[in-house]
Amino acid sequence: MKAKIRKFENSTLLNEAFSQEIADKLQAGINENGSATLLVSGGNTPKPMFLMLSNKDIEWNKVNIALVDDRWVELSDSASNEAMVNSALLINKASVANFVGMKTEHKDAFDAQATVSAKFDAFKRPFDVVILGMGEDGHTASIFPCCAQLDEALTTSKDIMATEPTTAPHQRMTFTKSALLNSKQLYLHLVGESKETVLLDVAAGSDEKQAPIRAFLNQSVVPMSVMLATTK
Ligand SMILES: O=C(O)[C@H](O)[C@@H](O)[C@H](O)[C@H](O)COP(=O)(O)O
Repeated sequence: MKAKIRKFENSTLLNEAFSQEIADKLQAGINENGSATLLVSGGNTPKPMFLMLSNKDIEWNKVNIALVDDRWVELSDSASNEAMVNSALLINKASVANFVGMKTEHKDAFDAQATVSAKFDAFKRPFDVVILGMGEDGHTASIFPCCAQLDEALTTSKDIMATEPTTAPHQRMTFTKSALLNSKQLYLHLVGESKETVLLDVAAGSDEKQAPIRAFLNQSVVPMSVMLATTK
């Protein structure tokens, strides 16, 4: 595994250091290019870190934010990552950031791919900061091991595509491997003993199709840190 593991005593210490580091990188991107881009993951792990990040004193009005993936559900659905970002990150000082969500009016995610992709045309590449999560099956973003679109998500040069996992609910929209690797800094945010166990398992092998997170952990094009805490 080429990524660097940074293990913290507990998740509060992790989130304090992590939120400060992200804020510093975003402000450095703004100082250099006039704006910065942050891609975040959904799920449960990021919420407490988002709260800390939302209070950081940076030029949030010059920050573009997107999700690395979302479930194809209405914003009123508790599974919506966009709704979670609205309530957990786009608050406090970060409320003036420019967030672009994935969900459109299209009923079927596969019909929306081109429209969603165009929404991110204005986001400068490389992205300044990309934060990934990992499921216990080794998936990341919405690139799932058991999914008909897996090969395409790992090989396409398109930035965005729809996926339909067989092991998790909902159609999804996700940034692809090549899009996520077009970044200056990658992070994997992991909290809990079970996540550490999966990480060690994943680190012991090399098949990206079995555990898509390996596509990021095993590359050396973009620096990657695993921010890990086993206790809350
Ligand atoms: O939409 C999603 O489901 C995510 O973006 C996904 O890739 C997530 O990061 C992992 O499943 C970890 O989720 P938890 O943080 O809830 O364990």
